[in-house]
This record gives sequence, C-alpha cells and structure tokens, in this order.
Amino acid sequence: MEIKPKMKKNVQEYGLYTLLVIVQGVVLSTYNPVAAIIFMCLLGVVLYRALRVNEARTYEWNEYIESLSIKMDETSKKTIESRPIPICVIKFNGKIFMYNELFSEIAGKRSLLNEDIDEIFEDIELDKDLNEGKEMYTDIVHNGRQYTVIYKVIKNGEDSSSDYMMILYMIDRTEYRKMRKQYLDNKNVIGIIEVDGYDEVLKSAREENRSLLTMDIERTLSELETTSKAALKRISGGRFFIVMTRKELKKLESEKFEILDRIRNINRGNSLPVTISFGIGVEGETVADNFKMATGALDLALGRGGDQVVVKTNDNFAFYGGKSKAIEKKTKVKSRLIGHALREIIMQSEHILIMGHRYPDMDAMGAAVGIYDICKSCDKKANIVLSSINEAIDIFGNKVRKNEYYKGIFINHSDAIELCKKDTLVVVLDTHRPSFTECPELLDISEKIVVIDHHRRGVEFISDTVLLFHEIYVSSTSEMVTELIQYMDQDIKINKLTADGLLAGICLDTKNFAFKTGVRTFEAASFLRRIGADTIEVKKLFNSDISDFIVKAEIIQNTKIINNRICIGYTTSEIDNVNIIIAKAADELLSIRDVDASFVLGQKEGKIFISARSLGDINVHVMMEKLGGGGHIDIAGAQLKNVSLQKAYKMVHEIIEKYLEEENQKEEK
Ligand SMILES: Nc1ncnc2c1ncn2[C@@H]1O[C@@H]2COP(=O)(O)O[C@H]3[C@@H](O)[C@H](n4cnc5c(N)ncnc54)O[C@@H]3COP(=O)(O)O[C@H]2[C@H]1O
Ligand SMILES: [Mn+2]
Repeated sequence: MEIKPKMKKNVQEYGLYTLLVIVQGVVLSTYNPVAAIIFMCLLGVVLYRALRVNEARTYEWNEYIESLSIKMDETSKKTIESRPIPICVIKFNGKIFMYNELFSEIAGKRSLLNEDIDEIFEDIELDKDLNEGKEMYTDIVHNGRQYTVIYKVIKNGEDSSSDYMMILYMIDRTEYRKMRKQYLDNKNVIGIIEVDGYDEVLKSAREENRSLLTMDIERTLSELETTSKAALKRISGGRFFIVMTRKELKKLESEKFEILDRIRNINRGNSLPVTISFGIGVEGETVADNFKMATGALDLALGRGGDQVVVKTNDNFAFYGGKSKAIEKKTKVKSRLIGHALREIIMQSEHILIMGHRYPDMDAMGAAVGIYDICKSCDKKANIVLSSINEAIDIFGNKVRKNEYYKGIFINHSDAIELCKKDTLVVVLDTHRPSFTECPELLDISEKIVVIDHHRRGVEFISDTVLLFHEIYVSSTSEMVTELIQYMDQDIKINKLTADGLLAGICLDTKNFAFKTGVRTFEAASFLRRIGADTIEVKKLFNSDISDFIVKAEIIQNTKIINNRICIGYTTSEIDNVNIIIAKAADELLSIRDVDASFVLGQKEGKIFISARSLGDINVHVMMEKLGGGGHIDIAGAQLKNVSLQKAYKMVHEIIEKYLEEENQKEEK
C-alpha cells in the first residue's frame, strides 16, 4: 500500500502552513487582539474540517484497495471452489489463505482461514523451494486415509511485489494402495529346496533309522507348507518344489527362515547334519521367470556351502543362514571326470593362458605352476599371466623365474591380451569373480574359459565356462589341481619346484593343516611329498623380514577384544606387503584363548585391506560380503577404496556389533 507515506507527507505540509498562519495570528494580535481571536477560532474550525476530510479520504482509499483484492480473490476462489478435487492455497508461512469445500471435508473442519497447515496434517513436509511452477509431491496419512499431495509455488499477481504462495492438491490414494498391496502380496513365489548331500546324510544314519530321517525331513517341510499356506511337492530324492505368495515369503524373511534351524535339529543318530539349500525366485514378470530365478538362487546357495536360503529378486540377492561348514564329500569321481575333460580341452588348444586372482598368493601361484606342468606334459605352450611378483609369492616367483625348466613362463597383461584369441584356452584359478582376476580383459576375448576355485560363491561369477571345477569343501585350489594331476589319464610329469608350490598353496590355505583340512587334503599332500615336495623348502617360502614382525607387533598391541570373543586390530604402517601381514596377524589372533574370530585392517596405495578369520562358529564370509568382499566361512577378506582407515575400522566394528546383537536376539528366542 503506497498510500501511507503520501499521507504523512501531506500532514507535514499542513503543519507548515498552520505554523505560518499561527505566526500571522500572533503578529496580528499585537495590532488588534479581538480580530486575532476571531481569526484563530476560524483557523481552528478550518483545521478540524481539513483533518476530518483527510481521514474520510484515507478510509475510502483503503476500502477501494481492499475491494480490488477481494474482487481478484473472488475470481480465483470461484475456480478453486469448482474444482472436483480438494485444493488449498497457503502462504509461505504455512497459513491457509484459500481452500475449497472438498478440502475442508478432508481436514474435518469448516473454517480453516489462517490455520496452520502443519497443525491440520501432522506429517506433511513441504519443500519450500522457490521454484515457481515445479510440481512437487509428498505422501501423507490423515484420518486413516493415504493422500499424495501435489503442490507447486504460484505467484498471487503479476508485479514484483506480489506474494509467493503454494497451491496444494490432495489425491486420495487409499484404495489404490490397498489394491496394490493386495496385488503384490498375492503374487507368486517359486522355491526349490534341496537337502544338502541327501544320500550322504542318509547313509550317515543307521539303516533302520533312515526312513525315520526322511520322514522327519518331510514332516518339517510340510509344516512349512501349512504355516506358509504353500504348495509343496517332492521332485526327486532330496529335492522339493514349493509355491507360495509374497506375503508369506515376507513372514519367512522377517523370522530369518527359522526352517533352517528346524531342519538342522533333526536327529536320528545321523553323523552328518541335515541341512537344506533353498533357492527362491520372486518379482519375476511371469511364473517361468520366477522358476528360472529360483533355479539360479539354488545354485548360488549350493555354491556357497548350502544350509542357507538365497532369495533372488529382479536385481538383487538376499542371503539367510549359511552357518554350517560344507561337508567333505568322499567321492573323487568328480576329480577324475574333470581331470579327463581338462586334458581333452588342453589337447584341443594351441595356447593356454593361466591366471589367478589379483595379488596372487601361494595357493593361486602353486595351482598355476601345477596347470603349467600339465600343459607341458601335453606338449602345449602355456604362460602364466602376472603383472609383477608381489610379496606373497616373491621367494617362489623368483625361484621359478631363475629355473630353466620354466623359461619364459610369466607374461604381462599387454602381451597376454595380444596373444589371446577367441579359441585360446584361459584357465582361471583361485577365484570365480571376473573383476577379481589378474587380467579380466582376457575373459572378454576368449570363448574357452576354465575356472578352478574353492571359494564360496559370490554374486559375481564367470558364467560362460567350458569347464567349471568349483568345490567349496576342499582346502585350496592347489589341492584341487593336485587331484587333477593324480587322476588324469596321462602320465603327468611334475617338476620338484612345482610340487613345492602346490604344497605351499595347501599349507597357506589350511594354515598348516589346521583349517578346512579333510582326508583328501592329507592325501594330496602325501602325493606331493612322494613326487618330491620338500617341507623345509616350503616353510622357507613363507619366511618374512624382521620389519614384518614389527608391524605384526604393532597390530597385536592395538588389538581390542569385543565381548571376549572377537578381535579387531589395525596397522597404520604403509608397507608394501601390508595385506600379507594383516592376513598373518589375523591368523595369529585366533590363538588367543576364547577368541572365535579376528579382523585386521591395513592400508596401502590409498586402499584399505581387511583380513577376517574365524574358528568356524562365526561366518566371516557373510560379514565381509557386507563390505563387498568374500572368501570362505572362516577365511575371508575385503578391500575398500575411498575410505579412511578410521572409517573402515568403524564400519567393521559396526558389522561385528550387529552380528553380536543378532546372535543375542536368536539366543533370547
Ligand atoms: N574382495 C574380495 N572378494 C572375494 N573374496 C575375497 C576378497 N578379498 C579377499 N577375499 C578372499 O578372502 C580370503 C582371505 O583373504 P586374505 O587377504 O585375508 O588372506 C589371503 C592371503 O592374503 C593370505 N596370505 C597370502 N600369503 C600369505 C602368507 N605368506 N602368510 C599368511 N597368509 C598369507 O592367505 C589368504 C588366502 O586365502 P584365499 O585366497 O583362499 O581367500 C582369500 C580371498 O580370496
Ligand atoms: Mn585359495
């Protein structure tokens, strides 16, 4: 309103004139007092009238201005009132300025002018962005109904002094949401259940107990069928097919698939525990999609050691359980079959490229020279792809390099990429993650890939293999390659240093025959001993410098023990082989009494390395998976980029706490 300043100005001028006239009156009074009094009285009357007229004009002016804006509001009011959806206009301070009847019905109040929108809808959150015309959305619940509020900023008028306001449209989504939830809840979920090592488990019970064992399994699963309102059907021996709804799946997920524990508790004197692998497909477009996803999920569950549930959605996997160690299978049939197949593939290839994981360790390297010797015995040219000899393999690597037998064995990445053709055989060892291999480019070029690995399956997997040898219950890739050598039809000649390398691989991954060591591990070791492996030479391959001992001491010094059970330590020393030292330190921390698991962190080249170890009760594989790592149930690791050591330490600490918390909850149940 422009009128006020002008009024003030006018009054000031009136004052000046009045002052002048009064001065005149005073001067006049010295000449003629009577005339002066009459003059003064007339002046009073005139002034009074002037003031009254002024007041009346201001009032009229204000009336006029207000009527103008009311007229303007009247038009917009009409449009708003006629709209068939609830609408309201609020000022930027949240006060209601205008609304229609539908809106007041929702709000549950007739008169809403100047009320605060926040007080009517408690959970409303409006983004007060001065972005004129941009449509924004927020969801609220009011009186048990769900609304989507569409709102935008508008200007009340054309000129720069006009006010910004917000217009809100309320869309009632209650019915839609209800139907959507019902639709999603009732969508189908397909599952395939496999009893892990069904035949072996049955055989592990006395003959007369076997039928009881199968009955127990069936009864437990049909309980699941009933409680989940599902349909269950046995497909073959230890395989079942199950269909249920998503609503029921959610219940199973929220109780973390108790069925795993119930199955594991079955006891009919069987020496092997009963466990299941359960693959579930959900969110697929069709039933066929869900079935396909369930099959993939089951493979993944089995590849991770069984005793777990894998739920596959369109773009994700969720894992439940997986606490048991995989059981060593006594049959060597598979090694013989694979050995035979591998020889055939090698014979059909001109050139073989062998690679392990990045930063190869003695297991990968031992297995690599083992495959190299197989190729050599078949008169084929082979190379090991290696960018540089790292500290984990330096003693062995340099011995190989100097040895005439292995002349020209190592090639670097660029040479390998140049050499690699479509039909070049690429043998990947000690990993199944494409991105984790020494030279991932080769996997894109070659159409002939063989993978030999013993790690529990992660989500990422080399899929197009001509031959896959993936056994998670063996100690090491070196053990697997040793078996292949043993069972290949051809007479394979193994160099003594190769035998040392293979034995070193087994020693490393079993921590000198303490972990994951089965009957077959000793058999492989004794085979290697027979063909010339020297245990003292193997031990020397692992010797370390005094500086390593000092860093290890630093780690042990700052190790913290949580709940008397889990160790966490770190080093800030950025030495080259820090990843090996933390691995060794993590191994050693397990020797502390009562300690079940250990985690050690280190850093180099802007990357954080984490080594995790466990005596078996705690699954460090899933804990490291949370950080993008992997490994085995008892030996795992992860690497992190773009985080500080402190941050990484905190992350690991939180994972440990969460684990202990979940375990507590389980115990309380
Ligand atoms: N991002 C990721 N994704 C998937 N898997 C991941 C991963 N990061 C680590 N892993 C897996 O976790 C296991 C533990 O790794 P870590 O480096 O602690 O421990 C490694 C290695 O650093 C350690 N090591 C190597 N040389 C050693 C030596 N001279 N003395 C003691 N330990 C040694 O022995 C362990 C060998 O274990 P293994 O190869 O069977 O399995 C490894 C590794 O393959
Ligand atoms: Mn290994």
